[in-house]
Amino acid sequence: MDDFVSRKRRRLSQSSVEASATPAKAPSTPNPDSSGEDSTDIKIAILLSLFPDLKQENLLDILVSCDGSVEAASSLLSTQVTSGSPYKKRATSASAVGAQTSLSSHVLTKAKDGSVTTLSDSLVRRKPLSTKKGQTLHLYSPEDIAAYTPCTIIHNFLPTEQANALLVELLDESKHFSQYEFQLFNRTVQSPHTTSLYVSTPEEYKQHTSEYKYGGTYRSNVRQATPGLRSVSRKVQLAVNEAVQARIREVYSDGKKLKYQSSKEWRPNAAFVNCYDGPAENVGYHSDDFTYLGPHPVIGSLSLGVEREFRVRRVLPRDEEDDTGQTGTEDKRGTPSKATNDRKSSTARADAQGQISIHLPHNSLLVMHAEMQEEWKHSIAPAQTISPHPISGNRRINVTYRWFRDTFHPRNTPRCLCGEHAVLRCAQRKQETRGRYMWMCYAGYVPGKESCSFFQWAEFDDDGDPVWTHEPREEKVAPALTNFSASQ
Ligand SMILES: O=C(O)CCC(=O)C(=O)O
Ligand SMILES: [Fe+2]
Repeated sequence: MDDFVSRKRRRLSQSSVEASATPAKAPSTPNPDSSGEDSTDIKIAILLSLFPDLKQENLLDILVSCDGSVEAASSLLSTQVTSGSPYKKRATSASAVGAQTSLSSHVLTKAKDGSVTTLSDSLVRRKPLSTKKGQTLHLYSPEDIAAYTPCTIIHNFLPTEQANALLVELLDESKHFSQYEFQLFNRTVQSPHTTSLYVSTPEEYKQHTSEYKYGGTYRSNVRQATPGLRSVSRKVQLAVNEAVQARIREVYSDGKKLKYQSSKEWRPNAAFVNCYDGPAENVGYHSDDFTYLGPHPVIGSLSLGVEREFRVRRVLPRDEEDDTGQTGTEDKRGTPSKATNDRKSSTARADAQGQISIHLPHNSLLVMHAEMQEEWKHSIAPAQTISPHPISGNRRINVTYRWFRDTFHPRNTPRCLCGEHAVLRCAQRKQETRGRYMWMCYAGYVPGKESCSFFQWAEFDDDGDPVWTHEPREEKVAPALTNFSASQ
């Protein structure tokens, strides 16, 4: 810790940060920028005096998003604290905590009730750790990743032989992957990486190619899970459930699961397998679609082959704009929703807000926890340089194990006025509706298609299972989906 405190802080320019995609040696601590340190310290101290129960890094995130305005951050936080944000407990990660050396202990702050208090050093014990304009904060250790992002990382997850064998199997499979096509300003463009969906049974293959729809069309690239994908899924299932329970105990408010997070065991029954061939292949900032996973989905993401950077940034409220920046939008292939076309690009937003980079080496399992898709966006950044992997060369394979929930089967979900499957979204940008879920016309997210304007607030029970307001359709009852392991 002393070393951390006395170490000369690095100032990172945008270019030096971006160029360090594959650092020769991972630092043992995060490397935040330190510019504007004193004024930020004082502002954070003021916010801490107003919101003593909140974690310092969350206060910093909010402060940065409010362009350094304590007043704006304070009013934003007042709403968040009363609306039950999961981040009420302070993180306890020792490795991420640094003593604060520069905070003035003579700063006078005005509390909410108008009383004037002297701040003591004890108010600010942690070294500020936040993402800042134009910068990327690199995290390496599992402790830092758990403390500052909604993720858990497990390095060396599988026995080496099993990880290598799965990599070989999936490299062979990747011959069948295809680029995802999407519409961009009336042009059809292709995603900068390839992918395929893997499912458990022939019956589910049928359903995923003729019942589940994405952007108004059926997915054509669906394949049966390979033996390797199935056997690894059991280990992923165990590890993810363990990580979820630990997260609930150690991080969530009162040690309770989030409202609408399922209390059932997480049982993966489908997996997207992605291949990034070379440093330029990437996936843009997005959050994963809730439509068939339901609210607060948990995802187990296994990385194999070349190490790449997984970047994350928070979705912040944007009061000045209308509330169309929902999460749950699969704009991952770079597809802008109509709303984002004429606004700042994802990259520009990440630049303005700063971002966190999690390095994903071969054989690492990243658990994206229940708050991830609603509150954060993620991406795989293009790399300037990569270190070739002995088995895969320049390629990285990623498997995202997912649990498609029976209750969100397309036979159950609402239809738009245009007859198509409505999509489930979570409102994020406006204070009044932040965190509310809605069913909407899918076409609002497909450039060039006319939305039928279908809109319905989504109702769920505490477990996040839908409470339908529409009459059951005269279709066959939705079948129970099969877990990967159970279908062997
Ligand atoms: O490649 C990765 O690690 C992330 C992939 C991803 O975000 C996705 O499949 O939705
Ligand atoms: Fe994703």
